[in-house]
Amino acid sequence: MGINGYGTIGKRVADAVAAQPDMTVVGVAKTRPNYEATVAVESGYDLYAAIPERADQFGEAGLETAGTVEELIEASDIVVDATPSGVGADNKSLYEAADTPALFQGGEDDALVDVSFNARSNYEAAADADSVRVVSCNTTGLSRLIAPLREAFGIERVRATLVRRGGDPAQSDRGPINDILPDPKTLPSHHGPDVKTIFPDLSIDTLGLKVPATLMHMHSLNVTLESAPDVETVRDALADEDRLALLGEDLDITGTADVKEYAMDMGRPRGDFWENAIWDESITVKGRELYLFQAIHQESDVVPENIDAIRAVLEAEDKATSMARTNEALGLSDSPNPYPRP
Ligand SMILES: NC(=O)C1=CN([C@@H]2O[C@H](COP(=O)(O)OP(=O)(O)OC[C@H]3O[C@@H](n4cnc5c(N)ncnc54)[C@H](O)[C@@H]3O)[C@@H](O)[C@H]2O)C=CC1
Ligand SMILES: O=C(OP(=O)(O)O)[C@H](O)COP(=O)(O)O
Repeated sequence: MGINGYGTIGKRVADAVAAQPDMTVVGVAKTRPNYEATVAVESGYDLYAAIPERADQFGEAGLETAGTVEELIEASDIVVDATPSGVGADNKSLYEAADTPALFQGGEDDALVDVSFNARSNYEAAADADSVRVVSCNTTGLSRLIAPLREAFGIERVRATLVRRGGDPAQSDRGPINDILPDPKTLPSHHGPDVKTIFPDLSIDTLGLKVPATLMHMHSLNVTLESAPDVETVRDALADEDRLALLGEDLDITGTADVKEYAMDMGRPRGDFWENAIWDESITVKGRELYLFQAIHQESDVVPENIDAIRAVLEAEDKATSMARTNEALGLSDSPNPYPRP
């Protein structure tokens, strides 16, 4: 696999690919030398110059390159494009010229690709596609929850309020610093239509806000189900999902900072929390109305999805095998899910 764009998502995907028993990293493409490029080389990844005119900068910084991004694309069975929103669209012609399938990220438009992807929800749709978009962190979190609820109980309507982190921890140019923004001010936020790229016939309304936080997003959800299960039945259905972590009362996790601390205490790389973090105590059912809170670690929840998308496109494994292999290689299946499984 080649990785073009080695920032927040790209470096995590590279490490996740390297951890898989059936994948290798051909190399990573960067625009310029910096600490991430230095660590990439120290991690054993071949470095490719994303912008040929700037290739000399790497040598001047004492970093050896293995070639240009075109050579990386040629040498790869598939490329993961993890460049900033909109840059992926500019790069698409590079992948097409080399006849190399490409995965794009949630910052790109659905119209750019053959398929928008969430492993739990539509794995098979990506088979043999030339271009696939792994949907955004928030859309991934919503889709993972919606898929099992739809299967088990049917869904009449989803209403979700997304309290979004202002920026990632290293994004010191982002905000707000001291404000709460309706963002966007209009309804629906882009997340609802984005979820419908995965579930076209789903009825969903989403509202978005931005707050002065960097650690995680928080979703407040109300799902009107088609049936009226008791709360234990809903909890069992969610607890069966490896990428949904039910945070039990005994863990005493008060907020997103505790979730991140928990991930670090578990020894997760970069303190990543790949699963949806659902507060077990928040799961409430009144008739057909389900309510819950879930936090989404924006920097990492799409990482296992990228790994599964690679296997889905290359038709390397079926969905269950791929998801289980990804989970095991990352250590995701070892995560304590405190709710006792039946
Ligand atoms: N950070 C997040 O919370 C999430 C981001 N995404 C999506 O993932 C994509 C990447 O986002 P991040 O990793 O956060 O961005 P980032 O800014 O952390 O990383 C992007 C990297 O690509 C590099 N780059 C810029 N132009 C390039 C080019 N022409 N060729 C190669 N590399 C280039 C940048 O220098 C940077 O290293 C976006 O589509 C974003 O919407 C999806 C889920 C969550
Ligand atoms: O896709 C994301 O969030 P979003 O779904 O709220 O737009 C990622 O967290 C990136 O968000 P950003 O576009 O605010 O950098």
